Amino acid sequence: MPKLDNVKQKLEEIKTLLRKYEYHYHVLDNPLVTDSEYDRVMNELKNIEWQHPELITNDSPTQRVGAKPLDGFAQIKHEIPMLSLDNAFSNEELDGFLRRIEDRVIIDSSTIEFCCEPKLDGLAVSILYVNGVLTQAATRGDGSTGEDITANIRTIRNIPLKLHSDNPPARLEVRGEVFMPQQGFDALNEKALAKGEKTFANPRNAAAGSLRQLDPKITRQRPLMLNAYGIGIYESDDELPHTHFDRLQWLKTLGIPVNNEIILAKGRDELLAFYQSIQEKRSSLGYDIDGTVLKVNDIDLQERLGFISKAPRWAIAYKFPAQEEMTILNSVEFQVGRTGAITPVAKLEPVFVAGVTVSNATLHNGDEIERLGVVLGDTVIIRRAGDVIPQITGVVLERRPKNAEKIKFPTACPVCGSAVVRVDGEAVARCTGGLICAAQRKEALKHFVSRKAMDIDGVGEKLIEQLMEKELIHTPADLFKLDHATLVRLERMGEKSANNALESIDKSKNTTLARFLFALGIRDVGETTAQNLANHFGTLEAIRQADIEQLKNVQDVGEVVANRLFQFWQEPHNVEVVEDLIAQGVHWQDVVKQEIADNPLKDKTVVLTGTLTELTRDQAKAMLQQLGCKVVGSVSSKTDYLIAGEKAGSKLTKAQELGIKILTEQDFIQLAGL
Ligand SMILES: NC(=O)c1ccc[n+]([C@@H]2O[C@H](COP(=O)([O-])OP(=O)(O)OC[C@H]3O[C@@H](n4cnc5c(N)ncnc54)[C@H](O)[C@@H]3O)[C@@H](O)[C@H]2O)c1
Ligand SMILES: [Zn+2]
Repeated sequence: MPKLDNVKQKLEEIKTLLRKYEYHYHVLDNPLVTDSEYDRVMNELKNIEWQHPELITNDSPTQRVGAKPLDGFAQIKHEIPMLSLDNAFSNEELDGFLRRIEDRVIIDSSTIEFCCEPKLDGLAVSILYVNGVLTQAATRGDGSTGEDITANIRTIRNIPLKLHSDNPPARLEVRGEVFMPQQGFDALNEKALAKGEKTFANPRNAAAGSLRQLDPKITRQRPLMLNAYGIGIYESDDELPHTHFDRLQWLKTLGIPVNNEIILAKGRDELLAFYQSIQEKRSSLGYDIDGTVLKVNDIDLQERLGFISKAPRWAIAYKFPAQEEMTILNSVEFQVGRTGAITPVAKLEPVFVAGVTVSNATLHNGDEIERLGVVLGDTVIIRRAGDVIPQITGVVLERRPKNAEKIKFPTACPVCGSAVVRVDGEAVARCTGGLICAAQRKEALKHFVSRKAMDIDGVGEKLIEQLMEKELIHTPADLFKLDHATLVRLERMGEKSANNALESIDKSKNTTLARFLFALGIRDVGETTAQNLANHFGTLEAIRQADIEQLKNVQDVGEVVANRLFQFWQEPHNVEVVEDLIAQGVHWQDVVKQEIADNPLKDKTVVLTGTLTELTRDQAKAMLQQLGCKVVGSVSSKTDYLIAGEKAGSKLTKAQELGIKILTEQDFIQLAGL
């Protein structure tokens, strides 16, 4: 029978694949694929087994829960197995569940009361209280044996170490879900990002990874919480309440946290209404849920219904559509924002995620591409939670095609061809052609005419838009080439406003160096910085010729701004526009630099280090500049003086080695004649 052999082989392949997925998910807390993909493969297995029941084995993933515990933890055998839940993904599957109940106990399902609970997305734990004291805790493991996580569970703040009862049961096993609230998850990932560590793909992985730490000190730092949803072992003279709902309420009185969205409902419509309302609340709950759990409330009825292989017949997990799907990264497009920021956008094989088709997702910047380690052709995981825009949260490494190509960040702007520069310490790369780049043109022009820049009040935003649409201006210099005949032809442009515009354009030609610099719209060069630059250098030519060290010598100009200024002049397009502006008659009076009186520090190169006590760093720097010093950041043989404050370190050592004159703060104050 070759056909059956084929089926058998297929079955083995699927089982092996599922076991691998389960191991990575349950044991390593580092899933290889999305839940939706796992569920699809599981369904395939179920279908084959349904057609060939004779091939079902005890060790099939359809018959067993989770995976074997991780080595390194002591093991705990569950006296009562910890099971899984059957799934439903549609109303039809929910109907199937209700029908199976009716068939088994011959009761109209619309009369059966259900306890409706959110399905928390974390991991199942068992916590044993002996005479009211927390004595043991375990993970679910493979359902019959779990890992001993007692020390870790004790660090979770909402779990009582002692039950709130004068007469606690001799033994009580609380079962519930440990999860990580959204806020804590975000904070944890932010911290990891800042430290350059690996982030967690979602709160479930974070919760599982945090709880299953061999060192409880790490678990203690993680924002975990418990919500109880059931009882395992129970030994006491008192009887337990007879419904599931009342048992949860009783747990609450003992100080055990229980989810507060839980309600009772009867009949298909009410069950669906619960599903709907929880789904609507989903993104505002503050923690991740992946569906609802509907449980027959009456314990006697639960017992009559019993269990199938790995799940109770009296409960179902009615899950929400998946928020994570896998798809292929076909290419990356680089978009230029209105401030010149270059954003890589992933072009994806369209995929349906949580109700919408996603074919684009932002990759944010070069750092993010590196962090994800994604390359072209990769299978990536797309997550779309709530109204949040879809994110790429991971790469399915084992599906990486051979000879996959790396993502190349452009060195020239895809819109205008100007150089793309990423300043040290910044995540974002930018186009340096601010004045000519079509993507940035509108912002650049609006800024250029603004009051504190060239102050061209006759040219407003609407006019700029019209002029751009009609391709009458491309760069700020084109403004000065407009004539009366062109302007009056524009919509809503009367004789008077055309004259007005031309007049204010003309008037603006007579400006100041500071205004002109500010008008160029170089990122982070604000009014004050522009003024400082003008005062310091006096002429535009001097600013153009300055190197990064010289630029840093200007008050308020640090590494980043110095780099931006320097890069601005490296881009030929920018130089062209500036020259064009000057050719159109834009002019200013050079700033007359006041002659600095002779003093011992004039024209000297000085480095400041250590903590100053009488002056602030900025005050000292400003004073040195007034005295005609060049203040630089690092000590070299060209340094004339090192002003060393308290706790001076490596710069002081270096200066001593080089035999450079060292001044204390007091020496400096005296020399400066203050
Ligand atoms: N991505 C992967 O590679 C991969 C691999 C294995 C499993 N999985 C995921 O795990 C699922 C199977 O795991 P499972 O067997 O733990 O099933 P499950 O997570 O679908 O359902 C059972 C679990 O639900 C939890 N739960 C949450 N709220 C509950 C409540 N109110 N009442 C009762 N239980 C509640 C419990 O932890 C329980 O163990 C798959 O459907 C898939 O989503 C993914
Ligand atoms: Zn550009």
